[in-house]
Amino acid sequence: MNIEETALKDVFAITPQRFGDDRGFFSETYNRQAWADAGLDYNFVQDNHSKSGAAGTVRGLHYQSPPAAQDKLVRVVSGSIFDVAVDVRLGSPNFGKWIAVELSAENGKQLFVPKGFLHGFLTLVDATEVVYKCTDFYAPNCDGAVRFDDPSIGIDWGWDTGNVILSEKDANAPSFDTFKSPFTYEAL
Ligand SMILES: Cc1cn([C@H]2C[C@H](O)[C@@H](COP(=O)(O)OP(=O)(O)O[C@H]3O[C@@H](C)C(=O)[C@@H](O)[C@H]3O)O2)c(=O)[nH]c1=O
Repeated sequence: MNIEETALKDVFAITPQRFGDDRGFFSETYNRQAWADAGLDYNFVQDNHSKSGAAGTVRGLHYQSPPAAQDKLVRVVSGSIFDVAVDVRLGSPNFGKWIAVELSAENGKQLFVPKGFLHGFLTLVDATEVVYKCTDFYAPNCDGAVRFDDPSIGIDWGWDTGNVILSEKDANAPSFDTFKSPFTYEAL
């Protein structure tokens, strides 16, 4: 497994090894021991799977507040996404900054998005399926969203943001200026 740092501290891109043969490939997409050996010890308790029918679908920017905050390990099993994390830890030197990584079924890349970050993605092709592991359970009362195209975050989605498919919740998500972050930054 190859672990790459991103421009945002604590967000990692991970590429598990693939063993190719005449049939295709085999890959361990998550191995708790290998993660622990790399100094990453997380207790993932829920796996999610979403399918978006059309390219240009945005899901995000989402978070769950403490005590149900989630670390997430995101990957794509069909199609591709522009996957985004935004640091919203109060006191972080990167507060309000974002990074994006293209994850696809083909490249097998994964993005680790820890607690304290907003997470969202744009599907780049039709019928894209995203699966991700979370370290806490879904808690609707702790669920929150911030507008994906908020100018004060300024994510360059590489897409006409006036022409995306959104859930009603995401279409009505609050602006970043009105968002009161429930997360604080603890430098290691
Ligand atoms: C996230 C979630 C949703 N649901 C239900 C609630 C709702 O009826 C339906 C669809 O939920 P949503 O519209 O919130 O789904 P979606 O917009 O795909 O939400 C997801 O977006 C990505 C970017 C994330 O990072 C995830 O953590 C999650 O917030 O599924 C669960 O039962 N369990 C869950 O863990």
